[in-house]
Amino acid sequence: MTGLVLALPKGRILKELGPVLDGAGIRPDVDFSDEDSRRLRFGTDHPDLDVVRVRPFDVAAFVAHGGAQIGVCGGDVLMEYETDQIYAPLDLRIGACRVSVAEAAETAGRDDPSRWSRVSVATKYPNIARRHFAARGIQAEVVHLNGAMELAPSLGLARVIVDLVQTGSTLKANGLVETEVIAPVSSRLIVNRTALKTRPEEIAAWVARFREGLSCIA
Ligand SMILES: Nc1ncnc2c1ncn2[C@@H]1O[C@H](COP(=O)(O)OP(=O)(O)OP(=O)(O)O)[C@@H](O)[C@H]1O
Ligand SMILES: O=P(O)(O)OC[C@H]1O[C@H](OP(=O)(O)OP(=O)(O)O)[C@H](O)[C@@H]1O
Repeated sequence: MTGLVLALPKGRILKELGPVLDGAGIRPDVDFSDEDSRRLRFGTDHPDLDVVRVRPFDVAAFVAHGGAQIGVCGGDVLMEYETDQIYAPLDLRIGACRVSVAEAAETAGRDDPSRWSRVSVATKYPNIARRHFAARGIQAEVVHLNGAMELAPSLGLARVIVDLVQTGSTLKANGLVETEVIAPVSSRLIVNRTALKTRPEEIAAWVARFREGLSCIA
């Protein structure tokens, strides 16, 4: 049988992942946290485990489609991706933030959101935004952006934004206030459901290694 592939998100989460990977006893054959390197696939000190480094949203796609059997991704990505092909057995307690609704300080509180029937929303999370407002009987008209959502209210693209908030400094620097927390976010170890059925021992062993590694860090 071929080895397993572990999909890791480049960027912010990868920077926090070092101690978690150390704890799980995974050492890459070269420094894959060096984002200047053009390589995307790396070997590890385990001949049966390779690592691929992809964009955060694409970790969910690689694991859901079985290209990678295990991965690490933010809870925000899982909420947005909406698939039953991914099982998320372990909270890695890194990448902590929240997904929230925010709007311009001048418009916040001007009217009662419970009376809205529709609202324009700028976000890179259209599914989360639609679900959140639909649960309140509000139709979300989504403007899908990939970044800089904070500009949308002042430039007339949308009344509110749905985005990640950690310290709140990005909102503040752009004249916005957080009006509702949709969900807390942290990074998860994720597993392809089919691989879990077809290769249960290998997958369970890796989940256990990550779990034990985490308990050493805590
Ligand atoms: N401010 C934050 N604090 C903590 N974790 C965050 C924060 N922003 C993003 N994250 C986590 O990191 C992930 C995104 O990482 P990063 O910001 O490196 O990627 P990105 O720039 O959004 O992705 P892409 O390059 O695909 O546009 C999110 O899915 C979330 O889980
Ligand atoms: O509350 P704060 O601590 O200010 O963090 C929130 C910011 O962090 C994330 O952006 P990121 O830095 O990942 O930039 P990007 O979305 O443009 O990639 C998010 O989209 C917010 O803009």
